[in-house]
Amino acid sequence: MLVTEARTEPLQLLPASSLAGSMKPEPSQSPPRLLETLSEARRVRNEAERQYRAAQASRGSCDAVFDILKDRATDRVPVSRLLGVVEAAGIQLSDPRLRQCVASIRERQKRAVMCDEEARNSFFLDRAAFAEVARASIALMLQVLRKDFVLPDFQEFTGELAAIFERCRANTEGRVANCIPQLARADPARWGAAVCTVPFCLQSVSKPLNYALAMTEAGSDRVHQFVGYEPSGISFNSIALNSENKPHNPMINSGAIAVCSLLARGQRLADRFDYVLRQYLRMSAGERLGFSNSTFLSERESSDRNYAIGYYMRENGCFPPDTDLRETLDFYLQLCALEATCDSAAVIAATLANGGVCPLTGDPVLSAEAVRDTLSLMHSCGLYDYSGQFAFKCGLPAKSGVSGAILLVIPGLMGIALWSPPLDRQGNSCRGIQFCRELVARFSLHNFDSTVRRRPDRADSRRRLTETQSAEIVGLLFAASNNDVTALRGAFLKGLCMDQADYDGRTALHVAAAEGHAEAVQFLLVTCGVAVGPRDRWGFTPLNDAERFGRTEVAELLRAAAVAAAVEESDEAEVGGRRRLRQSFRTPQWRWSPRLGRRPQRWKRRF
Ligand SMILES: NC(=O)CC[C@H](N)C(=O)O
Repeated sequence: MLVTEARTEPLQLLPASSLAGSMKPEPSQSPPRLLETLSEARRVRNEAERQYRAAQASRGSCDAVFDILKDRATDRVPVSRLLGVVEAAGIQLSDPRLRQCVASIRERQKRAVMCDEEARNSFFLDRAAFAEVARASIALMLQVLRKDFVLPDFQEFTGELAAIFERCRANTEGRVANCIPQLARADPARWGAAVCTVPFCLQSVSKPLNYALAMTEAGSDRVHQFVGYEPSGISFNSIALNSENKPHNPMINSGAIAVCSLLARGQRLADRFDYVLRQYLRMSAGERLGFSNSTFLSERESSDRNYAIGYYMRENGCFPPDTDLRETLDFYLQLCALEATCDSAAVIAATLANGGVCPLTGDPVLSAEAVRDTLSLMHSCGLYDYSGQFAFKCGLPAKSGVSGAILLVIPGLMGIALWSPPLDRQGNSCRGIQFCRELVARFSLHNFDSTVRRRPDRADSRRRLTETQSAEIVGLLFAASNNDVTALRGAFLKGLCMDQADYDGRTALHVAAAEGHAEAVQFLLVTCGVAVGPRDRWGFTPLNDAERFGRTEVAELLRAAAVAAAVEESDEAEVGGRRRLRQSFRTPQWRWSPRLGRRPQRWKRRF
């Protein structure tokens, strides 16, 4: 049997003489070849078993989700309920992680026109249909049901935002920018937040993105050879350089023009533009981005100031040799004329919040260092002459543009895009600034809000240490009781403490042991390194549970692990407490890590 399986591997069938010339020809059944054959066969069998188990685990999860969502009377899941639950958690149906699931529902609904039986199953899914539809997105659905997101109560949060949004609508201060004719025509009543299909120009919001791209591409040393780090203290379009004859920072025009001279250098202008647009699209997970040619042309005609800045910079040796100034200025103005919607800009902001990895696609667009540096400069220089006050009052990195756009980044948590054309005296969107200020007044999001001593009047939208933790433990125990190693692995990779216990002192290991799930027990012990003998409130250890319920295989594993732990403990005595120190450090460190990671959420609500 084993040899038969191995024969499916073509390599094993090669005659020995066809191997490398230096090797002595060997009879085909010589011991080493046979061993190789057997171990290969074992590998193939283990892989098949692993796939089978993974399929079983996902089937188990599909069943569990089906049972939670089903209509008791009909024993079917209404499609509207399935999609409603997902949307209520802040996940849009266009989310790439739902693509297969939504496509399969749409496909059924299309086919339903032709066949009665399918018609019933297109709006109500029986168990088999549900498994087929949901399988590819089952991990996300479990997360939705467990409310396992940074914002466990997404609707409550967006409800608060909607209230702030409405209050800001009443703000009629400020004037529309008149420095670019196309922008001077903007309707002052426009006011969008996050989800908005009306496109607007990025203008200076492109500056931090270009800077982050240049830093990723060319590195900090090269970029900062041509631009400084300090707030300028003067207007964003001043003709001025710092004491080293460099633009003060990349968030003002001179610095942004210098950055543009470095971006995709050496290529033709058309290719450079395409390259940057492609990178922006990666940051926005392919959400809508455009280019307003009329804005570009109208700004170019009235851009004397930017030309003056450019010539002044060239006079002072601010560009790398052989820089084509006119082309650089065109490039800069073209990138200012890129258009986004609140929706796409919010995803871009979330990519910055997530260390440069687009949270919807997992695409690592920007280097983590580049994003850190970009956020630092947005924090100190992102809002023109209001930057210092904004850093003081809101304590968050943001960047505004004369189109009335604001990109707000809450590191490790979320990205927010705001847009409203009327600007205040400093050139920032009046409603946008009010929104940011109200947001930090309502939630503890200021960079220096104390995470230890919370203000009673501020909600902690992250709720990491309390509510989220209880959702975490429920998720862990649920996964352990289903032998869902995929979910356990996900939790482990996210950095959850796998030893945590519920109110009754039950850990994932207790539950997996009581249910006799050897695979989950093995994963928890070997991969996660959880403690072997925690006691629950009745004093039972996982081994006690395995024995009580006659789970012999699991009991065996636990006994072996206890022996290994005892040996390790005696080794530990030799290094005198060092390991204990590391362990006690481990838990808080995990709990405190920022956790946007692979768990993105997007605003769904249309304001
Ligand atoms: N602050 C801004 O948004 C300015 C961008 C504008 N394109 C300019 O160069 O003046």
